[in-house]
Amino acid sequence: MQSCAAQAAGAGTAAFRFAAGDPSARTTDAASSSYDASRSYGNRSLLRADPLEQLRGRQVGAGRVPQVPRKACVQAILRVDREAADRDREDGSEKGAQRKRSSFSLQASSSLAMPSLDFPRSRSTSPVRQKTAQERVDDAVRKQAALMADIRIPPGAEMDGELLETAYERSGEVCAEYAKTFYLGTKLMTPERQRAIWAIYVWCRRTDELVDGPNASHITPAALDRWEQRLEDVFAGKPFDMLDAALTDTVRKFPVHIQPFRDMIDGMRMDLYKKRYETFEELYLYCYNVAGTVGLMSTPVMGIAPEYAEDEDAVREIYDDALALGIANQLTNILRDVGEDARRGRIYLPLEELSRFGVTEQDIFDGVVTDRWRSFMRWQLARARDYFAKAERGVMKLDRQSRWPVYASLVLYRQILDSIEKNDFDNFHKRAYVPKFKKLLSLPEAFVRSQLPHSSHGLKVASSSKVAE
Ligand SMILES: CC(C)=CCC/C(C)=C/CC/C(C)=C/CC/C(C)=C/COP(=O)(O)OP(=O)(O)O
Repeated sequence: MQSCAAQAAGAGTAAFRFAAGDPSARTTDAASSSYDASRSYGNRSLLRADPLEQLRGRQVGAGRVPQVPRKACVQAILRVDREAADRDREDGSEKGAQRKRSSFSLQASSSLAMPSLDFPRSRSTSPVRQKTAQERVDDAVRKQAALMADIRIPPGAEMDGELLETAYERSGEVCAEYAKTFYLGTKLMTPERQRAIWAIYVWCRRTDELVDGPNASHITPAALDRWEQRLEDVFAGKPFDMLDAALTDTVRKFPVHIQPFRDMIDGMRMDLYKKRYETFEELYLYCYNVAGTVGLMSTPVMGIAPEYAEDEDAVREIYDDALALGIANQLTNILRDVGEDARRGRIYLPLEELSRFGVTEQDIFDGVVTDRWRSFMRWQLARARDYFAKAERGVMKLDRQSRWPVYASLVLYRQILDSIEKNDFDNFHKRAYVPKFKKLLSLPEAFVRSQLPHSSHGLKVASSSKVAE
């Protein structure tokens, strides 16, 4: 899965005050002074958090919409408050470490014994047994699936239409700038859905930037707690800034549950501490937190085909499939980026599985493609494809209008696996990618297949790969 933000610290603050309706904060300086600061990070990773500003309690009102300089806005938002981070550290909190990314990653196992959660959870004080990974994931799926049947009573007052328009427009710009292919996919959706997906994407991107952006090393569990409080405010109808306002509007219009959002923040907590994954169960939980959650967040927006929507079990199954797509995407992302991650001292492959194939951590750092590595990779690719196959079945149960964009994104991301194979499994030095012409060619094919009746699709899926045992 495998991003809006003000470019400099000052610009971030200005953008926030701006969004909160403070015209004095309107300054083109915000955009220009921030420019240099952003350069060192290139064009991406510009999101900043301002948890302190958030705690000061400013929130978007329904007032006039200030004319925010587009550039400042596209880059707007999260500024990590160094003071706050320093204070947290003085309080004894640990400093965050760079993580593997992902803007926003099943069944791999029905027997998911709980990986002991070896990252501190700053919120939880409960002495009761920790839930297993599967229980945690099931819990979120159940909550989200149950919401489909709910009639939601929108919290808070109606939002100002002009402000909302601007907020969605900004969300689309962020999406277009940070996730071009994904943005293209959203262009295939109905306008309402498209805007909602942008709003969700932007929240995910900002969340991810907290631990993967330029200020990542200053992020502490306390900062993530503040971000989570802000999330609660979004769902309570009290957005803090423009982009939050778009999300507040989205979660009023679509039956989206807060749990997957909370879980994604948990994934960021995990990433602050974890550099190795002992078992697939541990990795699965991580993939759920950072990408499977996106499947749960987006499905209520995509909509479920009417013939399944009333059937509780079918809805539940569709959510499992949505989750599978997130997991498949994240696994693909991990397999593609093995070399890049290793250069940052990170390994997102289960150590237990590596050792089963006779591959050591050092082999990964050395980046030598051996037969053992090829066998290991073949096995990993098969598992990722199994997740894609499960997701494929779910796509066909979505609302007809949503099938094409989702299916197209599935097909495009899955092709990365083929590319890894074509590179003879050298994911240490070669980055697997799908050439543009191939991406374009996939779109009409995805359209045709996404419109086929469900049963004919199932036949094709049944012949897909099987995880090697
Ligand atoms: C299948 C059914 C029933 C519903 C669909 C539900 C959906 C839309 C699921 C998609 C989940 C998703 C998009 C997860 C994101 C996972 C991921 C690894 C994204 C990669 O993001 P980037 O890191 O920006 O990607 P690149 O590094 O490849 O640019």
